[in-house]
Amino acid sequence: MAYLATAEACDSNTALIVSGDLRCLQPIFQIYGQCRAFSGPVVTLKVFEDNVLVRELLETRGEGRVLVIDGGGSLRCALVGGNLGQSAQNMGWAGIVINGCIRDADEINGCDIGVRALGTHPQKSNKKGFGEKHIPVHIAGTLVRDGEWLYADSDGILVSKTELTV
Ligand SMILES: O=C([O-])CC(=O)C(=O)O
Repeated sequence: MAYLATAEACDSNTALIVSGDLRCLQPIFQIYGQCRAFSGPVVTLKVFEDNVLVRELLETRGEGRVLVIDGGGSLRCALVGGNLGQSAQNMGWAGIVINGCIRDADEINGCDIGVRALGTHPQKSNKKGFGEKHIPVHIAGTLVRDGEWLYADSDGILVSKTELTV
C-alpha cells in the first residue's frame, strides 16, 4: 500500500478539512510499535478502565483495520499490553489508537503494528466486559466514526470520512 503522508494529505485536501470530512486529532499521543506510519478503516470502541472488549476485538481478524479505543482518557490503568499487542499483530490489525494507556511498552514496541496512546501505566484494567463497540467516539478533540479511515504518521493522525488517495 502506498504511504500517505498526513501533512501532504492536509495540503491537498483543504476542501475536505473545511467541510469537516477530514479531521486532525489533537497531538496528545505517544508513539509505540514498529509502524510509525499506518492507516486503515476504523473500528471504534468505547470502554472505561476495562479491556475485555479490547481483547475480544483484537483476537478477531483485523484485516488491516485500525482499532480506535476511547478509554475516556484514563491514566489509571492500561487497556493494552504485550499480549494484546502480539494478538493485534498476529490477527492483522494495522494499528491501535488509545485514548488511554498501554503497558509492556517494550513488548509493544517490538510488534509489527502502529500504536498511539496517552502514555504507559503498569497496572492492568478491570475485566468486567463493559463498553460499546462500533459507536461514534470523541477523542483528541475529534469525532471518530466506525468505518471512517485513519492515517497516522510521525506528524499526526487524520480521520477521513472516505478513503484518501495518495
Ligand atoms: O490483559 C491485559 O490487561 C492487557 C495485558 O496486560 C496484555 O495484553 O498483555
